[in-house]
Amino acid sequence: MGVTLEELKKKMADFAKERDWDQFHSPRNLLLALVGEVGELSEVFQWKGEVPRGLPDWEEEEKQHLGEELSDVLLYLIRLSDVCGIDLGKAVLRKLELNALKYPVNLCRGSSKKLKHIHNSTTATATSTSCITNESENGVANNGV
Ligand SMILES: Nc1ccn([C@H]2C[C@H](O)[C@@H](COP(=O)(O)OP(=O)(O)OP(=O)(O)O)O2)c(=O)n1
Repeated sequence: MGVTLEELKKKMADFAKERDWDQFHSPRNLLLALVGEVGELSEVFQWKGEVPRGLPDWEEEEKQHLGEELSDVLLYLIRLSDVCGIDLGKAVLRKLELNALKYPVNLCRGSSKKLKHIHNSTTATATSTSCITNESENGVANNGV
């Protein structure tokens, strides 16, 4: 992709500073702006039904529009993380590790079930798996139903 989160963070910070917009880039405002852009992103797909991966039937103009909406979401997300003092690069790598622990390949391969459903479909032999450990850590009821 040729650009880092750090570079985008700096570009957004400069963009806001040059316009004296830091005053508007509060966490809450940025969150609302982010959600608004997610809405605009959804509109791109609205009423189209399911579309094949790669969007083979879409006009170039439509794809460019999609790229713009995806970018708005990413830019506000990066800016929100920045003003909240969250190191997004570090956080996202940690989250990927947590996801891998929560959904071990041997239990989850080929299944799109959520964690609790994976648990439900495993027998007592699974009680020592990572899935169960994480479930308890996440505070999800582990009552075996
Ligand atoms: N106060 C603002 C306003 C805009 N932007 C930046 C981040 C987004 O990438 C983009 C959003 O601009 P618009 O609010 O004009 O939204 P759109 O580009 O989606 O245009 P429109 O809503 O008219 O379709 O500009 C920003 O950082 N801070």
